Amino acid sequence: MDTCESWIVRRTCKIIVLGDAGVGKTSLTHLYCTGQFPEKTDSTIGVDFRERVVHVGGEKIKVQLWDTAGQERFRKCMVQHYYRNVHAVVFVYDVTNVSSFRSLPLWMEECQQHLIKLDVPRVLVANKTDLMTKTAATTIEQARHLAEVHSMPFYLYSTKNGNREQVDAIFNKLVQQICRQRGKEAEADKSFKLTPKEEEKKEKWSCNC
Ligand SMILES: Nc1nc2c(ncn2[C@@H]2O[C@H](COP(=O)(O)OP(=O)(O)OP(=O)(O)O)[C@@H](O)[C@H]2O)c(=O)[nH]1
Repeated sequence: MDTCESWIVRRTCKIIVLGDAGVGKTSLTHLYCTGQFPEKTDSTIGVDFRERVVHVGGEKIKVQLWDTAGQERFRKCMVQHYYRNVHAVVFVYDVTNVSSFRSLPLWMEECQQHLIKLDVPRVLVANKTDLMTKTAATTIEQARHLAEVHSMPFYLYSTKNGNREQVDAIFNKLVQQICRQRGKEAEADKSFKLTPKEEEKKEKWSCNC
């Protein structure tokens, strides 16, 4: 029996997936959560949620993927909700669609506008590498550079032909990074907490006016 089954899910990681319409966000998140490449996908309206529970460092973590709509008209109503309490961001573009590459700075800007801090882990996925062309190869080099400039891991991927281990590696590394970061934050938080004696002193010295 897998004893892990009895472990309690203690944390949830919220990861938002951003990119232009049709780049493969739904297919990618579906593959990660179900192990299957979906035969048919419809344009996402607003947002779709997918979840998967993974084990990281002896803990059960619920990975919650927010598959957002790429089309502007399907985003308007939901956009504020995407950006609340985000733990990580996955940017996706389609190697056969140059304009989806050119949109990446706009997606990054949108994150900034919604106050996603720069230390929130992010990755860039160049999807549909099964449809490689010469132009695609050029954008890939530019995308690699963009990822480097923004200190993001960069992945070349084909959701259609890729296997589950590869997609697991992308998301699970991100989850590990989130856990490490949150662990450090919790430690830092502890070190800022005053001891009961210090609290007492502080009360004595604080001004009541
Ligand atoms: N050849 C190929 N097709 C892919 C790949 N990934 C996704 N697709 C196809 O691309 C089309 C769009 O995929 P979606 O996953 O719906 O794209 P999306 O980014 O979620 O689109 P929106 O919901 O409109 O924002 C579908 O027909 C997928 O089957 C891939 O790696 N290779």
